[in-house]
Amino acid sequence: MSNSAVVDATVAHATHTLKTTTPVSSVSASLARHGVPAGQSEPSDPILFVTSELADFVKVGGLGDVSAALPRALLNHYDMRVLMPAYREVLESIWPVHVIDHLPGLADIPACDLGRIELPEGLTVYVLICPELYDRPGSPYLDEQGVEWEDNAIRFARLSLAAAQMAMETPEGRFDDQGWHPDLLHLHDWQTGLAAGYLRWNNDDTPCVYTIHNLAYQGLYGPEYLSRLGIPDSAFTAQGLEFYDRLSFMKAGIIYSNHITTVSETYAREITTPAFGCGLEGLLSDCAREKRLSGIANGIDDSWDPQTDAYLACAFATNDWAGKRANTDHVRRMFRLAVSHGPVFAVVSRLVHQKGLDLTIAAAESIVRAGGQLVVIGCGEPAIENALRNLEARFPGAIGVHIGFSEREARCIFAGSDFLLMPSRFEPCGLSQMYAQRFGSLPIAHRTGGLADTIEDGVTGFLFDELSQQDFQKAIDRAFRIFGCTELFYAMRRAAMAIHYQWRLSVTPYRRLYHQLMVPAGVTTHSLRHVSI
Ligand SMILES: Nc1ncnc2c1ncn2[C@@H]1O[C@H](COP(=O)(O)OP(=O)(O)O[C@H]2O[C@H](CO)[C@@H](O)[C@H](O)[C@H]2O)[C@@H](O)[C@H]1O
Repeated sequence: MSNSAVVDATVAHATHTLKTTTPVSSVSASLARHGVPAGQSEPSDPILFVTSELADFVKVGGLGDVSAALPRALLNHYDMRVLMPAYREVLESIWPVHVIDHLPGLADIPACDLGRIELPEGLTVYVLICPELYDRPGSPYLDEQGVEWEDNAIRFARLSLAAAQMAMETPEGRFDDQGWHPDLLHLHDWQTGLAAGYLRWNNDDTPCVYTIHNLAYQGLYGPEYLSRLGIPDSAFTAQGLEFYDRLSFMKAGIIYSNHITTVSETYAREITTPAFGCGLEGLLSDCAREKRLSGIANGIDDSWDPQTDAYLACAFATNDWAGKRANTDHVRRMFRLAVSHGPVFAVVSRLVHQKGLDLTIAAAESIVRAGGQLVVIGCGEPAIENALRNLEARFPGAIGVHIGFSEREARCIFAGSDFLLMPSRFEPCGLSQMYAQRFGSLPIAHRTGGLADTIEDGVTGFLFDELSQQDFQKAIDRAFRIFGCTELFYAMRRAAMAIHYQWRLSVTPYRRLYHQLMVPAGVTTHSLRHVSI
C-alpha cells in the first residue's frame, strides 16, 4: 500500500463525512445562542479518557503520568472519567472496586465486568475486570521475561471495544452510570485506536480525539485478527486500518477519529515526514492539511516541586545550592560513587532504542575521564541493560547503574544530578527533561520533538542538532565548561527551575478542541466535527 493510496483514501473518507457546509465560524454564533461562550464548556460535559496506563496504579512511561495528571487538570471543566484495564495492580490496590455493569464480548474478545473506583481529587476510574486478560504479573505490555504478551491484540481490543460500548447504543441499551454517559472519547495510543473503529462500524458518530504519545508503537497484527476481533472485512483496505497487509490499531485511531493530537508542536510536524512518520507520514500529512492534526504539549503536575517533594533527601529551593548538594551527596551514596567535586550526569529512562542510550554509553568514558560521574536508572531492552552493567563494572565509584523502576529513586536522581542526558532519536514530548529542569538538573538533549520545544539552548539546558556522537560530545563538553563557571552554571539552574510547564497551559487547547467537537444538539453536524484548533 503506497502512502499516496493512504492520502487518497483519507480524502475520500473526509469527503464522505464532510457532507454539510456550515462554516466553523458560524458555530460561535450558534453557541452564543445556546448560552455557551466561545471557547468554554459546560463543566458537566461527560468525557471518557481511555488509557492503558495510569500512574496511580501502573506506569511504564510517560503515558502513565499524563493519564494521571491531564484528566485531573480538566476536572474543573468537564465530568471527565478514565477507563483502563483492571490489571493486578488495580485489583490489589487499596481502592475498593464497585462492579457496576457487564459488557458483552465480540468474536474472540471475552465478556467482562465493569468496575468503578473513586480516586483522590474526585477522579472516577472505570476498570475492565477480565482476569483472564489482565490479572497477571509483568507489565501491561510484557511478561516477566520482557516478552510481549501473545494476546495483546485481544487485550487491547477488549479495552477499545469497552470504550465504544460505553459510548454507543447497543442491543443491551445505552451505558448509564447514574446519569453519566460519555459524549466524547479521548483515546490514547495504539492500545485504544480500535475504539474509534468500533464506533464507526456501528454507525455511531460519538466524537473521538486520538492522542499519539509515540508513533513508533503501532499495534500491528496479521489479517487473521480481523475475524477474531470482530472487525468487518470491509475495513481491511487502504481507506481503513490495513497497513502493508496487516491490521494497524494505530491507523484505526487516526482514520476513524475526528481529530488527532500529539504531545508537542514540533513532533506534530515531524510525524508528517518520512524520517519520523513510521510509514504513516502520508496519512498524517493529509490530516495536517485537513487541520485534523495538532500538537498540544504535555505539562507536569505540582508534585514535581523540590521544595515539597517528600522523596528527596533534602527539600530545596532556587539558590539553596547547599540543599541541592545534599541531594547530590545522597545520590552518590545510593550508587556507591566516590566523593567528588565533579558534576553528576544522570539518565532516567526506559532503556529502548528511541532514547539513544548507545550514544550515552559511548560517551560515558569521556565523562569519567573529564572528572564527571554518571548515574542511571532504567529498564528495557536486555542488550542495553547489559551494556550499562558492563560500564558500571568498568568504572566503579564513577558510574552507578540501577536496572529497575523506582519513582522514589528517579526523583532523588533528578534532584541530585547536575545534568540529565537525553540524546533521544525522537521524542514526542518528553517529561524527564521537564522534571529535571524543575529540580535544577540541566538537560543535554537532541533538538527533536518536545525536547526542542521545552529546552532553551544555553539557557535552561543544552541542545545539539545532529544525532551524532560528535555533536553529543560537544554538548557534553559545553556542559563541563559551564559547570566550571559557577556563576553561569547557577544562572542556568535558576532559569531552568523558574520554568514550570503546568498542565494549566495544556488545558486551554484541549478545551477548545473538545468544545468544537461537542457543539450542542441541534447545532452539530458531522462537518463541524472535523475541526482545527
Ligand atoms: N526506571 C525508571 N524509574 C522511574 N521512573 C522512570 C524510569 N524510567 C522512566 N521513568 C519515568 O517515566 C517517564 C518517562 O516519560 P517520558 O515522557 O520521558 O518518556 P516515554 O518515552 O515513556 O513517554 C512517551 O509518552 C510521553 C507522554 O506523552 C511523551 O512525553 C514521550 O515523549 C513519549 O516517548 C518519566 O516520568 C520518567 O521519569
